[in-house]
Amino acid sequence: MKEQKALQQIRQQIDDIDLHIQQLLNKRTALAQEVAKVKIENGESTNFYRPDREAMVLRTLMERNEGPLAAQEVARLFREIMSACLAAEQPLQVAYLGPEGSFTQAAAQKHFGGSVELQSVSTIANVFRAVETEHACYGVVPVENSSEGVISHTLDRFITSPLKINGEVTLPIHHYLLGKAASLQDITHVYAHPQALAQCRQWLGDQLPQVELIPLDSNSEAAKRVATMGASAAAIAASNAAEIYGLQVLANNIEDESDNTTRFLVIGAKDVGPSGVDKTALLVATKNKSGALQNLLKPLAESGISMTRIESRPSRKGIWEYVFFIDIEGHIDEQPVAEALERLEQESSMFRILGSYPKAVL
Ligand SMILES: O=C(O)C(=O)C[C@]1(C(=O)O)C=C[C@@H](O)C=C1
Repeated sequence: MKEQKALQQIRQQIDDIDLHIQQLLNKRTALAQEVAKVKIENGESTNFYRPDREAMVLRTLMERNEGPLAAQEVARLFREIMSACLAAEQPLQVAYLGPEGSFTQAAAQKHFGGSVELQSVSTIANVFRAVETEHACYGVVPVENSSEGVISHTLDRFITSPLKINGEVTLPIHHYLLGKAASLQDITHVYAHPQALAQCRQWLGDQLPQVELIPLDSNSEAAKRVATMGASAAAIAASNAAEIYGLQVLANNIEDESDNTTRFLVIGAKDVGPSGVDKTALLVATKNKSGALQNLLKPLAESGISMTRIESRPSRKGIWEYVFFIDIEGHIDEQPVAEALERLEQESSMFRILGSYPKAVL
C-alpha cells in the first residue's frame, strides 16, 4: 500500500514533466516553422535541412550533458526531435542503397532520424542519379569498411558527378547468417554482397568450407532472394533483414573483425557551411612528373592541416592515369584551409572540392 503510494507520487511527477516536454516540443516545432518562413523569405525555400546547424546542436547537447542520461542517448533523442521539426518545416526525401533492411538504410536513419521519407534505390549509381535528377534531396552511400577498405563504386561516381559530400555516418557492422536450414550442414550456397563475403571469409572457411559463395548487389537483395529458395540457400545480412524477409537467424556476429565498421557518405546538391568540427574531401590529379604527389601534399603539411585519408583510383578519363581522393580536417571556409588548398590546386592537374561537411557526431 505504502509502496503503491510512493509509486503514484513519482508517476505524478513524471506525468507533469511529460506535459512540460510535450508543450516544449510543440513550441520548438513552431519555432522551426518560423525558421522555415525566414528561409523562404531569403529565397531558400527548396531545402530546409542544415547539417552544420544540426551537428552544432548535437555537439552542444553532448558537451553540457550531466546525466544520468548518457550523452549518446541525449543526442539520439534530439536527433529524432530535429528530424520531426524538419518534417514539420518540409518533409525530406532521402535515397539510400537498398533494398529495405540494408546497412545503408540503418545509416540513413541514424543520420537523418525517423521522420524523413526514405527511398530504397537498387545501386550506388542510382542513389547518385536520384539526387542529381532531384527525385531525392539527399542520398546515402557506403564509402569504406574498416576491414575491407574503400567501396570503389562510390569513389568512382564522384569523378563524374557534380554532387557534394554533405555528411558522414559511421555504423558498427554485424553480419548474420539467415536462412531456413535446420542445421548448417544443409547449406550449399551462401549469397551476399562481395564486401560481406570478404568480411566473413574466415568464419565461412571454418564453418561452411564446402559451400558456394555467390556475390550479389547487396546483402538485403541476398536475404530477399533466399526467402524464395529452399533450405540449402543462406544469406549474409543485417539482423533486421531476418524480420523483413521472414528468415531465421542461423548464426550471429559472423564477421571476422569484432570492431567491423562501415563509413557512409551523405550526398547532396549544395555546399554545407562550417560547423566548427569539419572535414573536407578533395579529388585531385597530379601533374605527370616525379615527386608530384609529394609536392601536392606539401602545402597541407606546411599549414599543419591533417590529412585523414588518401586513396588512389584510375582516372577513367584517359588524360590522367590516377586521381587521388584526399580527406583533410577543417572546412574550406576556414582561412588556413582555403590558403593551403589554393597552393595544392597550383600543384595539381585536376582539382575539385567534393565537399566540406561536419564530422560524424552520433
Ligand atoms: O535551424 C534551422 O535552420 C532549422 O531549420 C531548425 C532545425 C532544428 O530542429 O533545430 C531543423 C532542421 C535543420 O536541419 C536544422 C535545425
